[in-house]
Amino acid sequence: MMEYTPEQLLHNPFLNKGTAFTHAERDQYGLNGILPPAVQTLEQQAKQAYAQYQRKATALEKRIFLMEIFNENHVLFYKLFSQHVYEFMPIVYDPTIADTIENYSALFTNPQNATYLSIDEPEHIEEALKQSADGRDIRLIVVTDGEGILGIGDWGTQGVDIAVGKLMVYTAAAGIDPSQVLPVVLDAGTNNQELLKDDLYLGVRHERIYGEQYHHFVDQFVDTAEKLFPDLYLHFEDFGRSNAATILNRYKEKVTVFNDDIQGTGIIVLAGILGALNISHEKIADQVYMSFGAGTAGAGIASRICEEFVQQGMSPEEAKKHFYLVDKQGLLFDDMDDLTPEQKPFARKRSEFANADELTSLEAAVKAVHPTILVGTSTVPGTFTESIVKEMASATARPIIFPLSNPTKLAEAKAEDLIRWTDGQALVATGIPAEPVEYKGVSYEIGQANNALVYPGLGLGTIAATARLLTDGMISAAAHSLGGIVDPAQPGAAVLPPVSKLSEFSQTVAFATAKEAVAEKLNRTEIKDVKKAIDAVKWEPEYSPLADDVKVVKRGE
Ligand SMILES: NC(=O)c1ccc[n+]([C@@H]2O[C@H](COP(=O)([O-])OP(=O)(O)OC[C@H]3O[C@@H](n4cnc5c(N)ncnc54)[C@H](O)[C@@H]3O)[C@@H](O)[C@H]2O)c1
Ligand SMILES: O=C(O)C[C@H](O)C(=O)O
Ligand SMILES: [Mn+2]
Repeated sequence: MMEYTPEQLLHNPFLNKGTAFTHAERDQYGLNGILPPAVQTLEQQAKQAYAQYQRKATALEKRIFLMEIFNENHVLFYKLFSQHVYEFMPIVYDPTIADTIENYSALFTNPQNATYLSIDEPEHIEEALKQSADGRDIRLIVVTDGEGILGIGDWGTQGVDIAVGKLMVYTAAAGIDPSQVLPVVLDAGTNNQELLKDDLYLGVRHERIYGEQYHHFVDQFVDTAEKLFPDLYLHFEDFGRSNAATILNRYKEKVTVFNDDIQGTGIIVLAGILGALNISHEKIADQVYMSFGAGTAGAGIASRICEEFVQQGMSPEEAKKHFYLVDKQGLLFDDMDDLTPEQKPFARKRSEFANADELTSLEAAVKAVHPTILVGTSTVPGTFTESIVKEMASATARPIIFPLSNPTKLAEAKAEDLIRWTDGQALVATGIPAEPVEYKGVSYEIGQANNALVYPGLGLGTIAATARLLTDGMISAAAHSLGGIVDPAQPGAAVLPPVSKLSEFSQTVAFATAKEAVAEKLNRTEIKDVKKAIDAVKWEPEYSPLADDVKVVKRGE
């Protein structure tokens, strides 16, 4: 039984309906006279809020306004979000979320039901998770340690906003029940000197801790979360390059974990490449892949694409020969002593090139290799230059070029330039939303290769299937499920389905994922009908009667 006063009820975003509390509810819960007299519908509330939203001058003001709604009333927030998915995605999520992360402490008004865990006080982990869950049945956690936020680096505790934002997209896109989620930040310190010097900084004020103490802290969090919430799907976001893959590998065979930057990005890029090949009528086996920036995302994507070559019949040794990674050092060679474990399988031999020692830039590497696919996850803006792109286009009819670094200010190229420089031949997807490019009478739709197009459906499918693990098979099924939505024969067709259809195809992704989980016998409960299992966990932003265990105690009673 949960007890509230009428006043507390109005400030509980999971229960509050504001002016939509009916007369009967106002009588029952003591709300008469502490709300304006008129009773509104959800539609009226949404219309009024949207009108106010439109009056906000900047993207940041719009986001702050929407967060105020979220803090007060989840149903209203998600009703609005679902009515305006395309318009709100760049406001609630990337790129505007980057501004709120950089200014989180200064802008702070409300913890938004997040859990803040400090490496200095691991003894509070259990209590903090219990208190923020507040008796709710948590099925999904998005956790970050803030070290590698998008491409903007280390933001310590302020990174919690990426966990909050990713969860909002889960609900808006796939219908994950917002009362079953928890955003968590693991604050292990920060190396961001600006934050350490900032009086307003709300995080732990010391350098970031690595190594044994850090991993012990992560272990304690995972163990406690798994104990408290046995049906948990645990999503890791924006960990640093030295920890992200290590953490995923540590847990992926034991519990249901997902790393969005490694696996989510791998799925969306594979889907984008399959979409591009559908347009160009080329085979994957003929592609030569180059990654610019071979960190968490870059190496994760390469590994997913390489798996696809293998799945389509190539031997792993042969498949690897199609891959070239370029990072700060230039083209990565196997004699380098600073390669990450994830880069090593793709490092090349110097003997393959007459001028190996000169391949220290992207330009030199592109000239030497002539990739057919170029994916940017480098965090370095403007690095896909006109001369590099033209060099690539000189050797392949339909170059596949995905500048994926986020947010907008970090993208390796603009879609519009890529289309112009290649005379409309490039098959482009970007990390952030891009307007269609008008060029020589054709409107080129630009796909958004952002993991947000897949992680909501993947999560919904995995949760609905009660899957014990998230496997490569499920990941591959999710990637393949995005095909067939775009008409590849349309001039200027996008390589990925449009964000405006996000809610629809999230169901497609969920179905493919859940079906594979059941086929692999990973479900913890019996599932006869996958579609029904998904529908059963789906949440819609509609008001319903408050649960029987919600008890409102009026003052003086
Ligand atoms: N579109 C998406 O869905 C998506 C998903 C994940 C990451 N990303 C973006 O990809 C970028 C990288 O993210 P990450 O998590 O992999 O970060 P990361 O820090 O793990 O990797 C970045 C890599 O780029 C390399 N790099 C830095 N400067 C370079 C330079 N001058 N030349 C070549 N390489 C250089 C780094 O050494 C590192 O290996 C970010 O901007 C992020 O927003 C996009
Ligand atoms: O957050 C995003 O927009 C995608 C991705 O996870 C990233 O880190 O850039
Ligand atoms: Mn990310």
